[in-house]
Amino acid sequence: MKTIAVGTKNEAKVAAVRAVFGGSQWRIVPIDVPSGVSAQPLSDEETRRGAIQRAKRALEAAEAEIGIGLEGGVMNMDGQWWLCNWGALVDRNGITVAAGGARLALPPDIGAGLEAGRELGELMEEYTGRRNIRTKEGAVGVFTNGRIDRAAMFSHIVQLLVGQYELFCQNGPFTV
Ligand SMILES: O=P(O)(O)OP(=O)(O)OP(=O)(O)OC[C@H]1O[C@@H](n2cnc3c(O)ncnc32)[C@H](O)[C@@H]1O
Ligand SMILES: [Mg+2]
Repeated sequence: MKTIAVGTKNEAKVAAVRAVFGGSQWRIVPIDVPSGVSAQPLSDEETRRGAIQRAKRALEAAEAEIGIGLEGGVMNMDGQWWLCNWGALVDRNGITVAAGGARLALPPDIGAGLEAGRELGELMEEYTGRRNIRTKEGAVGVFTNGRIDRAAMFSHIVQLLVGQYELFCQNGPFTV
């Protein structure tokens, strides 16, 4: 059986991979690896880099055929803080695919907390008065009135990765 290593044990992220690969011939192995970026990425660039590094490290650590990294972050545009999310898929032949997901405006008090150097996960717990938002519906769930939870959002990214990867395998890759 071939293995997909997922560079996290966060249940919302692992569920996103299961939603795409569950029931297939792939064995899914969640494995905690460092993202190599700050605990709270503050730009698209840093968030994408974290996703790629998680994918590469998970591939190596689990000796898998495919590694997937999913990273949540925030980015600032025109003074407004946005939730941003990136994913990456790597294989043993050196193909790397990356894709970005949904963006969503964060309320000003969350933005102020980020500027004070705090992590979104912690700010979301304060905002909602509930624990572990990041492994459940996520900020995206809270700020879409429950319509799109974190697993659904990341599963969209995983589909973007897999679809591009299938084409790269057929036609040859371009580098991201
Ligand atoms: O165990 P890992 O995989 O690291 O899962 P994580 O929840 O920490 O997720 P990230 O490292 O990808 O996210 C970076 C930071 O942003 C927070 N974060 C990102 N997206 C979030 C969301 O949708 N809801 C709550 N917190 C989120 C997260 O808690 C971290 O503080
Ligand atoms: Mg984290």
